[in-house]
Parts: sequence; structure tokens; C-alpha cells
Amino acid sequence: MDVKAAQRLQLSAVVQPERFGRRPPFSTCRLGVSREPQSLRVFVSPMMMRRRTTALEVSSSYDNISASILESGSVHAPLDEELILKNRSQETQPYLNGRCIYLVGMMGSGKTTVGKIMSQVLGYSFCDSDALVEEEVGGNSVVDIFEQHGETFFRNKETEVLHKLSLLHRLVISTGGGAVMRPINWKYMHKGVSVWLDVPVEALAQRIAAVGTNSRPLLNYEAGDPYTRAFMRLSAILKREVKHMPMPMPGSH
Ligand SMILES: Nc1ncnc2c1ncn2[C@@H]1O[C@H](COP(=O)(O)OP(=O)(O)O)[C@@H](O)[C@H]1O
Ligand SMILES: O=C(O)C1=C[C@@H](OP(=O)(O)O)[C@@H](O)[C@H](O)C1
Repeated sequence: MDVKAAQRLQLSAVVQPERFGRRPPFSTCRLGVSREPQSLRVFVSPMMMRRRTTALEVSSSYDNISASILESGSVHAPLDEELILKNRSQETQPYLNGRCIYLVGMMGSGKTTVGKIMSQVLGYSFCDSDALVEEEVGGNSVVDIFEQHGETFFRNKETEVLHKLSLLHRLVISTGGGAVMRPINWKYMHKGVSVWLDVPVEALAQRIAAVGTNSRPLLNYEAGDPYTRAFMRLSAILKREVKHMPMPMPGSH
């Protein structure tokens, strides 16, 4: 089913689970982007293949991306970083069997940026759950939804969207940063592969400060300079959200 259908959330085709084999326990991996080399551990489901853990060295730096590129919103990560991501995506493809990839992580962790690159490599469609929520609520922005209906309403709509997406396949889904806080959302995301973009809060604050906090109602309160404002709020939110992130499967590395 193509992304237009997904975006209309008209579920004309329910994916037959047997087409993709048993649904293994969900697998997740961490992708940290920071100044130090990060090891990216990719866990693939034991149900589909012999258990395989690949420790891959992923080193990258965001120092050498000029602020202007970041602000353009169409960041072209340095060739090495984008190439690494494309290669890792291709390595993951045989294990996916068409299942969706859910990118989870804090605001600014790169879910949209990474998601678009991954979807191209995998021949998947890209979906942004925030955009689908906005569509569900008549095109109102996330900021307007928070202002007019409140956070709980937004979270309920987000859960509805994730439920509908869980019936589709061949999608890379950029989730909203807060999606991890609801167990029911994990029930839906478990039907695919969740990928945690685990980025240091300092980097998150730098990125958010570069693009501004106008589109992120939960960051838009603190007084002070954009970096401090973003850092303070992100640090508070991180404490709340990190508790909901899954630990790697025991024995999987
Ligand atoms: N790996 C990266 N290195 C540096 N900047 C990045 C990286 N990934 C994303 N960004 C920048 O960070 C900001 C947030 O990225 P985005 O993909 O929108 O994050 P999310 O969807 O998780 O909120 C954007 O300005 C983007 O250009
Ligand atoms: O962390 C959160 O609670 C939120 C993150 C946002 O998505 P991004 O992570 O794409 O900014 C958006 O869903 C909303 O502002 C709430």
C-alpha cells in the first residue's frame, strides 16, 4: 500500500501476518550520534533468522554541518554518515520481511531525517505520525492541537494513528518523541522493528536551537536563549521518556 493510502489512513488492505511469518518479539537497536564513535547494535528477531547481533562502529560528528544546512530542514548529513546509514539499512533489509520500521527518540533526534534516508534505501514509503495526526484533526498543526484540545487529546489521536499504521507494511515511520510513553503505542510498534535514535541532550538542544521551538509546543516555554530553553526542557522531558525505552533483548549482544 503506498504512502498516500497510509496518509489517508484508509485501510483498504489488512496485512496478512502469515505473509511475514510469525511476529517475533520486537527488536530494537540504538543509534547514537555524537562526537565519539558509537557502536550501533542491531538486533534481529530470533524468530526470523539465527540470532544475530552485529556490532557496527558508527562514528559521526555533527560539528562539520554548518548551521545553515541544518536550518534548511533538508539536512544532508556528511557523506560518510549518510553512507553508513544507507549501508546499515541495506544490511537490515533481509530481516524485515516488509515489516514497518518505527523510529523512536526525543525531539530533534533525527527521526524524520534518518527516516527519509532509510525509506529511500529500503524502497519503503516514509510516514510522519505527527503529520498524520494533523491530518486526522482537519489539518490543524500540532501546536494548535495542543492549544485547542490539550496534550491528552493529541496523545489519543497519536495512538489511533499508530494503531492504523500497525496494520500496514513497508513504511518507515517517524514517531513523535512522546509516543514511547504509552504502553499501548508499544503494542502497535512491536508489530514492526523499532529503532531508537539515542542522541545526547546537548546535541538535541543544538539542533532544536538551530531550527527553533515554534513547532514543538512542549519546548516553547522557557525564557532565555534558544539553546538554554531547549536544553532545559529536553532534559526534563528526557527524564520522563527514557524510562519508557526498551532495553535490548537479554543475551542479544
Ligand atoms: N545526524 C544528524 N546530525 C546533525 N543534525 C541532524 C542530524 N539528524 C537531524 N539533524 C537536524 O536536527 C533537526 C531535527 O531533525 P529531525 O529529523 O526533524 O528530528 P525529529 O524528527 O526526531 O524531531 C533538523 O534540523 C535536522 O536537520
Ligand atoms: O516529545 C513529545 O512529546 C512531542 C514530540 C513532537 O514530535 P517530534 O519528536 O517529531 O518533535 C510532537 O509529537 C509533539 O510536539 C510532542
